Amino acid sequence: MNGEAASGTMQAGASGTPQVDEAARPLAIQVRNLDFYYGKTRALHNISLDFPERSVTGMIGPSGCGKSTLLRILNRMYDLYPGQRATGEVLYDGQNILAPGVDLNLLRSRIGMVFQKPTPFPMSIYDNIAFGIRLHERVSRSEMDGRVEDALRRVALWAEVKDRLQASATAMSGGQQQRLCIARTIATRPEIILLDEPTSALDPVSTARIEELLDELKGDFTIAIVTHNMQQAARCADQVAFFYLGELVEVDSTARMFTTPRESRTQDYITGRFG
Ligand SMILES: Nc1ncnc2c1ncn2[C@@H]1O[C@H](COP(=O)(O)OP(=O)(O)OP(=O)(O)O)[C@@H](O)[C@H]1O
Repeated sequence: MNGEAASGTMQAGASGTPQVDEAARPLAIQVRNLDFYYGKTRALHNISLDFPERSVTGMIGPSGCGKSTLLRILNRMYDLYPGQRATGEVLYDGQNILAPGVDLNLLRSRIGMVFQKPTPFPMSIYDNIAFGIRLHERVSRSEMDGRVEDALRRVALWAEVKDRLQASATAMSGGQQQRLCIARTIATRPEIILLDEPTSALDPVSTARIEELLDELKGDFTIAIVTHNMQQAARCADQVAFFYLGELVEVDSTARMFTTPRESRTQDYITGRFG
């Protein structure tokens, strides 16, 4: 977006497979010297973190370390709660989104969010997708049909639901509901998708489908995912950030993070010594 880095370069990984060098990608979001407070309690301490474009950033760390807090800052979700406050900068599209005067509806249509528990609206499958599009755009019925189909195809749900688009979304399985929530998010064509433990309520088969989906979606979207599951971070993420007690301990490519972390706290966490 801001073109700070040159476009992605390819280099050979340890296995000889070409890997994209995350450090060389343009940046979708830059977090700079970010502090966050719940009332008087400081939950994040001086976080600086880059989110490279069209790649997956995994955020890991023990419970309460601030992963979800950071995710909720990235689309100003915390603004919905009085007493919560962020200082520092989150640069997106050349703008500090923490500054006053930011159009939050627009921001949240550019930076979408998927939660831990699937949260379909109590309406039809079709309307779940159409709802967000109608909020931001005027589209004809036939265009809407196409957008709904497109979103459902992207999450590999189309074949399963095309004959029951008017059925209630709440009657779908948990895994289907979560894919619907991802479809709903991408239907408004955001640039960034934030996912807060999106598979923790799902069975292994549904989890695998979501992980495959993320791999496909990162061709078009920048993805940030909070996960407790180290294998998931290793499978899905291009870079991984490890948080501890509200601090960012280290961030690195996934391969380096899981083989040669620089910090002993990271090593202890990923080898299961705590957390
Ligand atoms: N609404 C809130 N009010 C006050 N403190 C909060 C609130 N939400 C979170 N916190 C505190 O902020 C810190 C970070 O919480 P956060 O939920 O971001 O952690 P997390 O790493 O996502 O944890 P988990 O993995 O358990 O979801 C914790 O100390 C938590 O107790």
